[in-house]
Amino acid sequence: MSLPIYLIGARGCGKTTVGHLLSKTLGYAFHDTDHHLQTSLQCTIAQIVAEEGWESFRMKERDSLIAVTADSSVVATGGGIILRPENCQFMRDNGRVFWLSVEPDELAKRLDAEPENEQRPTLTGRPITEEMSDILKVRSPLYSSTAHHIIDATLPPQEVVDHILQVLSQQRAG
Ligand SMILES: Nc1ncnc2c1ncn2[C@@H]1O[C@H](COP(=O)(O)OP(=O)(O)O)[C@@H](O)[C@H]1O
Ligand SMILES: O=C(O)C1=C[C@@H](OP(=O)(O)O)[C@@H](O)[C@H](O)C1
Ligand SMILES: [Mg+2]
Repeated sequence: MSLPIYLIGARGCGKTTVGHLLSKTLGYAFHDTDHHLQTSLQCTIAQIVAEEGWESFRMKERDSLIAVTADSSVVATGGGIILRPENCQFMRDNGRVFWLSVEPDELAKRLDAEPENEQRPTLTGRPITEEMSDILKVRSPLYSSTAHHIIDATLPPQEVVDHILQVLSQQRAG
């Protein structure tokens, strides 16, 4: 059995895309906290936020993080998972945490191309480039202090996966 692998980082950095690919390569299960939350509650994130607010979403997200955590699994988290210190501690204690780091302009480009509004209601009400820049100013230190490893996720998804695999094999060897 191997410890869970957690992927953290801003909206659009590729946690879901890369996590899925990585899990297939490793033969691990794949979980996504947003997907778990939406299927178990049978509603979208946009609906939860509109009806109950962000704080309620953050509580449900924590429940999903705990529910999906298992050995031999890759867990793609939501971009705001690090806003709760107990989530950061939980991920560091229970597995290996990788921050998929991408600059705000590239994030905005990806999110503009595929907004998935039902999963990603606006966080600030600002245009997407400014929103990602503002959000990263606050969150980058949290991603950094939570991650065991930082990965350049501007590369194509398969290359991001290869880098994560390299880190994991170095770790196993060392
Ligand atoms: N490494 C990458 N290079 C280019 N586009 C990417 C990359 N990873 C993901 N994408 C694209 O960016 C968008 C957001 O990806 P997603 O995996 O949903 O990110 P997250 O789960 O971190 O919000 C999708 O349209 C996806 O196809
Ligand atoms: O950055 C955030 O606060 C959020 C990111 C989203 O997930 P992705 O990072 O997978 O887009 C989703 O959890 C929710 O809309 C909140
Ligand atoms: Mg995602």
